[in-house]
Amino acid sequence: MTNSPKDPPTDAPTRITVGGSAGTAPYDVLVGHRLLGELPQLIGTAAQRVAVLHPEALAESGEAVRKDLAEQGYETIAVQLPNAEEAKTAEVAAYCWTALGQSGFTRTDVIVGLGGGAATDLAGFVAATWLRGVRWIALPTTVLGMVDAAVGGKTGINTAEGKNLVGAFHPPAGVLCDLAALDSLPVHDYVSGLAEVIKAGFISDPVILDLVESDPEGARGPRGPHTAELVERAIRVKAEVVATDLKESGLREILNYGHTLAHAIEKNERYQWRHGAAVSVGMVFAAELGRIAGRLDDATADRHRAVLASVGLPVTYRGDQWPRLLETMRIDKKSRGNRLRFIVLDGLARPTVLESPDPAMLLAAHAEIAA
Ligand SMILES: NC(=O)c1ccc[n+]([C@@H]2O[C@H](COP(=O)([O-])OP(=O)(O)OC[C@H]3O[C@@H](n4cnc5c(N)ncnc54)[C@H](O)[C@@H]3O)[C@@H](O)[C@H]2O)c1
Ligand SMILES: O=C(O)C(=O)C[C@@H](O)[C@H](O)[C@H](O)COP(=O)(O)O
Ligand SMILES: [Zn+2]
Repeated sequence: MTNSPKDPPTDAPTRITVGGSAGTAPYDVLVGHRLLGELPQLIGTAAQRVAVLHPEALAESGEAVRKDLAEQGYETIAVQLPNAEEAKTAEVAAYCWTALGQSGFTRTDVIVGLGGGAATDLAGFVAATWLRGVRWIALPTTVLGMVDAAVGGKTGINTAEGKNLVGAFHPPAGVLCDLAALDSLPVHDYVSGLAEVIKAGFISDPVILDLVESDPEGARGPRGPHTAELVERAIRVKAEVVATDLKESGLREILNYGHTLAHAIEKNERYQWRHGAAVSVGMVFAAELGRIAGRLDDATADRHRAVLASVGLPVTYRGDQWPRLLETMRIDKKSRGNRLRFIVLDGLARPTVLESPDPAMLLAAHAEIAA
């Protein structure tokens, strides 16, 4: 007989507490197997209704979670979202608001976001905006969702002008990372999530890089020798940063390593590239920028290309798009007026801000990633 996700876990899950900051409550990220039994406790007794938001690809799991909660006595609705980035639109958010309104969803009711980073970004955004903020819980089902998107309270949607341009800081009440969910993830999506894991390695925890480098092939799937450790280490990096600076007034910007260019690539590709793939190219660009600016040593800069390529992530992007990418980068959230700002490394695990780099430097860094 196979185990059900709500059976009690055989091994105790790893519990990583994200300290509250900016007046928000601390919450736990649990990493393990069969964690669904934790959900009612996180939802709490004040809630009468629960809405489970999930992407089309996880229709069965979404329905299973809804049914389980209905059996526990909650009034439940399941709201199906489009897959991937198509979920992160104002239209989809409005569709969810309609569903909540029609079910009489009140301030004590709870949203559950099940899925990858796109689904949890959207679910968190709906939770942040419905009645000006209701409780929500994240059930991430991708590597990227577990190690990054579901943790830290950045929620949001895209607009025609760019990525994540509308959103709110609204931390979840809890995050349940059931590693078994990763078994059904296509390898392309699994590997995309590794970009954020490797990002955590470069900005803060180089042991992550050692683990990936020790077995790049193993790192590409959920049965690798270091899967749980990689996920947990990356979550710890994120948890520590967001506990100090929830609203990105300083330190949190380091989590944006590689993202200035990445978001421009994603928009340029009409969101047909996965976020992690774009972040991979963006980190190589940022490493080259750091090297050209005289901040980063050659070995660490070269290590970016090597470790990212070793797991199958892209490290180049078409060279004819630079003017468009530069234009999009101007509305990056780290920009201040006309000043572009990039996260670069002063050395391994020593992230810093590079203010208004000379356009020639940007062009030279771009030449290093141009295919
Ligand atoms: N809020 C944050 O702090 C933060 C951090 C990093 C990334 N993000 C956002 O996360 C998004 C990317 O997330 P992602 O990489 O998880 O991709 P995704 O959410 O787009 O999911 C990729 C695809 O996998 C499907 N899927 C999800 N889980 C599955 C599973 N277990 N089995 C089979 N299919 C599954 C999805 O439906 C989708 O089609 C981007 O929008 C990015 O901006 C947010
Ligand atoms: O949590 C953060 O802060 C991050 O920057 C993590 C990033 O990996 C993530 O992609 C985030 O959504 C980017 O945020 P944005 O503010 O640049 O849109
Ligand atoms: Zn990211």
